[in-house]
Amino acid sequence: MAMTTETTGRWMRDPVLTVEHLTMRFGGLVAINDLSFEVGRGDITALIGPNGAGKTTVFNCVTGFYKPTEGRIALRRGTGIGQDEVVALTRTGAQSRKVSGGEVFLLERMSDFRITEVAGVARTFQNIRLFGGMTVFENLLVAQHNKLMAASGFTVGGLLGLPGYRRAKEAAQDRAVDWLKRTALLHRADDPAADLSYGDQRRLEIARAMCTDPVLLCLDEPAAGLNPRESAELNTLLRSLRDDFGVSILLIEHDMGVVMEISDHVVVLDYGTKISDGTAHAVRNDPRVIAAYLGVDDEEVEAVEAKLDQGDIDGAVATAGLPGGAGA
Ligand SMILES: Nc1ncnc2c1ncn2[C@@H]1O[C@H](COP(=O)(O)OP(=O)(O)OP(=O)(O)O)[C@@H](O)[C@H]1O
Repeated sequence: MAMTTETTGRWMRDPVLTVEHLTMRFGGLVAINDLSFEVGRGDITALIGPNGAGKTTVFNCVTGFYKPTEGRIALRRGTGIGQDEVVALTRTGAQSRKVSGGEVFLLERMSDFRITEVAGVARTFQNIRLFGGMTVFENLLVAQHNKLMAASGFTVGGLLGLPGYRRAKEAAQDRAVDWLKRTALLHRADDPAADLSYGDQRRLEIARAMCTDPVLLCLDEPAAGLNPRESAELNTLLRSLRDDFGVSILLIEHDMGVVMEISDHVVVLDYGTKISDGTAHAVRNDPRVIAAYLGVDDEEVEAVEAKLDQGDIDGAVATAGLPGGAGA
């Protein structure tokens, strides 16, 4: 059956991340099966799919928590870097390569630490992972610890005396204050992170990730547990990260309201396989996606797919038991 795949989006013209033929097996279980997709530079890209579809596994492969069984995950910092540069880097066996216009990284060859520090990929987790006993401000300084240690020359003398370290420390503090303002948390700066409301903790996690100056920000269910007001604030924050900072965002999200409202591009997984890929509008009108989300039983899925194979979209939607036009 033909899958909805648009070929004109920014993700095709200027990808910051290219995932090719990614497979992840856990013993006999194939969690991700030959998955390929792109994340456009400056886009908000949503990775969606039913529970157990493999979304978090994709995140874990991109951010180096898992080593993929197979596949290539290329990150391009800078613009105008062609696929030929990715191919050339693959041949060398190296992790990265400086090219005209920027640098290319093969994330499947890198440790999680280097993916964050060197390639510039930051992430948040499904379960909030802040230092609850530290203050809000301290959480943002800790995020910049590695930069500060590098500025100290990794010596106590450096920590005490080097002007470079002092400058780096001031810059880290300024950056922390800046992100507290942008996330409306400045008034909570000296409170323990654990005292914040759930919505504030989610924003603090994003502020912490942004303190590392990422090119790609991976957010695992940022709207989970948020009330409608907090969810609307999150949408505004994510749009501002994209529009004001040019950060590319890849998010996993179950809240379809958030996904449809802010995503430039949506990739849909089901049982570790991509079933749809396009704009939010195209994906939400794709009966195959609707069938997967409705959780229709196997017989019905086959009937829906048979209709789709015949090009009978209306018949497929009706067979899936959907009222009227899909996505209306
Ligand atoms: N470390 C692991 N060891 C074994 N199986 C795993 C591991 N991590 C994930 N899986 C399995 O891989 C499949 C995909 O899981 P994953 O958590 O990626 O799905 P998901 O789409 O993120 O689900 P959810 O929306 O419920 O978070 C599941 O069957 C899961 O049990």
